[in-house]
Amino acid sequence: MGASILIVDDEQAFLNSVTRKLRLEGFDDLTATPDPTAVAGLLAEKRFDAAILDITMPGMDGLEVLELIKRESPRTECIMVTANESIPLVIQAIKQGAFDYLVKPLQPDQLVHALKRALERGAMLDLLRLRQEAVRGPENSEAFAELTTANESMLRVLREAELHARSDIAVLLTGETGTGKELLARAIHKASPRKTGPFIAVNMLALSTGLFESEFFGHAKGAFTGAMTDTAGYLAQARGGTLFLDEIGDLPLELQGKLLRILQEREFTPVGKTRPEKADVRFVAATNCDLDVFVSQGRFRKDLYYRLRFAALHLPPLRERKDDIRALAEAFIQGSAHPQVTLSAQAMRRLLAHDWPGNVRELRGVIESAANLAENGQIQPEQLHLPEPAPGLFQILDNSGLEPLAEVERRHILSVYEALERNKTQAARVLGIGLATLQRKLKGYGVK
Ligand SMILES: Nc1ncnc2c1ncn2[C@@H]1O[C@H](COP(=O)(O)OP(=O)(O)OP(=O)(O)O)[C@@H](O)[C@H]1O
Repeated sequence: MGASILIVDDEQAFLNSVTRKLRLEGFDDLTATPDPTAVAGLLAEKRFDAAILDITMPGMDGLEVLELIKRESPRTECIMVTANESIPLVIQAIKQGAFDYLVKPLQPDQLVHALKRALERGAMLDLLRLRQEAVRGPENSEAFAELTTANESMLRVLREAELHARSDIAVLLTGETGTGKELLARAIHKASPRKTGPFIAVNMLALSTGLFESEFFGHAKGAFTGAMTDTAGYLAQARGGTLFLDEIGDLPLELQGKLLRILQEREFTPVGKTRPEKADVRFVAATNCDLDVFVSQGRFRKDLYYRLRFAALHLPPLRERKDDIRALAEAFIQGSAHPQVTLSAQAMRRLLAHDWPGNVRELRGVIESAANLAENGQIQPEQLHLPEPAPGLFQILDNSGLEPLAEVERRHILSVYEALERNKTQAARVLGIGLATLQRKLKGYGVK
């Protein structure tokens, strides 16, 4: 599901040409009507992310429609279209909350640009609201279906990812290895208007300095020795879709400059050709490095970092979201060759005790291997091949019965904290959470 767009114009030819153009650009959730009086009914049925409104229409003019939309659906960004640049009307529209205005006849990409900017602004405002709201997962559960999680921080990340997905903004995904960055990049693609286009993943570690241009931009036949045919580069292969730049922190400095230029100019010229082509791709970059540190060490260009940091999402390590372990383990069993296998309670406890330096990828490997070994249909702790947990820490889980998770967590945290003579640093390490998280939780329990 991409952005939902409403188009209202009494000129049927205009409606047809706008709908055609927007469909070509990947917007497939379009509602077009020549009748402005139908808008109230449409608003009652569905929420629109953006609306394109003709200012002068018989029956009910565009300003009245704008007023109605801003009253009934204030988050819908409106773009006004006018046949003549009537300044007072335009000023009035902007005062009433319109995002932009365009004068007919429209230049080919003008409307698409305005629409994308409007959607970007809508998404940013939604993000600001989201940060103040209670956590909700993504609305488009289909696009995010492969990501198993019920963890609060993760749900927030997925919802933010969904909001960014609607625009063409470049997204930066950070997180330790195996936390699901590539999976999330694919979900962003599926939740974007580009979902029917290709998803191309490129590992920056595998790029060779001398071949960057040829690999990214493609080349013409005969451009250099061995160039036997015209060859499309990654930018052309990903046209209309998403280009996933994995391990961006490992891109050599000189190539970072070249990448920045593509991001800024959105154009490239294949090696051996003269005419530039449009870079019609959405970039999603990922790294498990700390780019702040890399920038301060001069290993990563500040300008490129700032360009990417605007829409940055961090995937927490699995040891900070142990509440996801059971659901993930069950999902991996379901997807394995032995979907009927179950997890014994002791095996589950062993999974919870482990720190998971390889994160979800490690958990997946452990579960798939154990499912093969579970001869009696149930996975036992020894089949997980994980190190023995420190003794004593799990007694509290044994006695937990059917208590709410928050209460079990509270008692577990406090027992570890007391057992370690209130040493916060050690307790945070044993619990596998950050020191700041532990301090916040202790404060919430009223404990110093
Ligand atoms: N939330 C999740 N739900 C289900 N599977 C997941 C989840 N997160 C990660 N995985 C699985 O874990 C494995 C690693 O995920 P992925 O390749 O997306 O991680 P990554 O962060 O990109 O790793 P790296 O930094 O090493 O490239 C994959 O098999 C993926 O399907």
